[in-house]
Amino acid sequence: MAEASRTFHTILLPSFSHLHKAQSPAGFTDFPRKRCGHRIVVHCSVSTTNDASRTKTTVTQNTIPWGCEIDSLENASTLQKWLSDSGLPPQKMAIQKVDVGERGLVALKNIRKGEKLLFVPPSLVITADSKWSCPEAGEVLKQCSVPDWPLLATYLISEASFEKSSRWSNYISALPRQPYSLLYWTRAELDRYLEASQIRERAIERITNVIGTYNDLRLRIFSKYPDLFPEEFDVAPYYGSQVFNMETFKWSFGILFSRLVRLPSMDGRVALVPWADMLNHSCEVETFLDYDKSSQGVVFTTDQQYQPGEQVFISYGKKSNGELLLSYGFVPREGTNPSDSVELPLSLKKSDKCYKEKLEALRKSECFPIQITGWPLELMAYAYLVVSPPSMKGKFEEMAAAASNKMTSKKDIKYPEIDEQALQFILDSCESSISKYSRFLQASGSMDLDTTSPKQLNRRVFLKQLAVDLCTNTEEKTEGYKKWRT
Ligand SMILES: C[S@@+](CC[C@H](N)C(=O)[O-])C[C@H]1O[C@@H](n2cnc3c(N)ncnc32)[C@H](O)[C@@H]1O
Repeated sequence: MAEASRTFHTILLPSFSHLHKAQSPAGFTDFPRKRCGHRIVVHCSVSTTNDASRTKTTVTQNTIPWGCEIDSLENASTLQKWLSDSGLPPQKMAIQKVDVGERGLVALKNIRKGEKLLFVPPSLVITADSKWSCPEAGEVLKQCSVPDWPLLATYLISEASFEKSSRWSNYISALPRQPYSLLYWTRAELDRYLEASQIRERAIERITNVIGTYNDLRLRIFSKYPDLFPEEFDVAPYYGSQVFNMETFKWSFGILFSRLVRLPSMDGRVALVPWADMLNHSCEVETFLDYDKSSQGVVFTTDQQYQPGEQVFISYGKKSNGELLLSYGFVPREGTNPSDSVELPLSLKKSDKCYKEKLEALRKSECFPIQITGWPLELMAYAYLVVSPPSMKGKFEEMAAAASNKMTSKKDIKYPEIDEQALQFILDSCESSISKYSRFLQASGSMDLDTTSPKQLNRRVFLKQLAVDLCTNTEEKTEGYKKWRT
């Protein structure tokens, strides 16, 4: 079945699956899809040393032994001190608890519009070329041509396992122990809370990719070099607790999805930028992080002024609410995201007498599945194709080409004789899409909790509220679109 949906383009963070496919050597692409969405609960043992006698307390947990609670300022001042001792110039901002995003950077002084801030030097930036505390482990990964994302995910875990002897220990200690990420949602939670949203499938695909990547690494590399990539710690104080396993990979990918930036002026390199990654997203600003060749540091230029005590924001890119939820685990407040968009699934009807011919026309235009980025020409063209009768066979290819944005000339194709049916088809698609959201929202009852302070809510209520926020926005957008067409 051909499906048309709006495409989302990530600016700061490339889609992992896309990047993985684009860069990975043979052997890194075949993800075992059957394990999709399966939550792996790790049983790990934590030992407590007690004078001469060592007692081993076995606890069941699925958290990792490093990082901190995201809603606390634990380790933040140590991080700030270490950064300034390591070359970060004096800053006009400090890490504080904030209303939006738990911890964030807050202005200490007046900040002008158009001012350059941060200046994080390259020596404090983590890239695929950063030095490993265990150089042999880095060598093995490079020899196996592991792409940047899995390499950085492994690097983070490796450095975390070196604790204080890693140069990044103060940074890692200030990272959230459990980043807000859909990677932490179970399959049952995704099915239940994102039932109405297209994001559910993308989340499942992302989880599958992460699991597949970890399994590939384990099979091809970790199992062959167990001394370099141990599954468990064998030293105090973490005897038996996890090092290179699924749970720690979920953590490191969660960190990458929510903190990795692409630096356009460094040839698009992906990097973790300590300090800069304490900045939260606002839909009201457009400024983003980049490497500044003149000051030789990572900076951003403010596009509004700030007074002391105000939180300073950057933009994570023009992303829909669904995309923000997918990568960063939050949904902006209702109506505040001008870049929000809705996926409208459209499909050919199998009962259509010309189903095969229309499908063939779509294939010829290489738009299978179709991704509509332009609007509304492509959508209208697709609708024309769906509703066109057998007598219009000769036009199928033209319609398919227009639907796939492959037309050489940008002329607005028009078929007045089927205009009404095409519009009705679009409206019906909107109705059916809205009904899914409405059903979910009705079943969820009215909720109006503040998801910007997740720790105050319990997990079930928090996930449900995120889903309600996402669906409310989506329902309103689709409804708005429908009204616009009528
Ligand atoms: C790059 S980090 C920013 C620093 C983060 N607040 C921290 O304490 O580590 C991205 C994460 O911050 C949070 N965040 C960023 N912008 C937000 C916003 N507008 N609303 C709610 N949470 C936000 C999300 O948890 C996201 O995954």
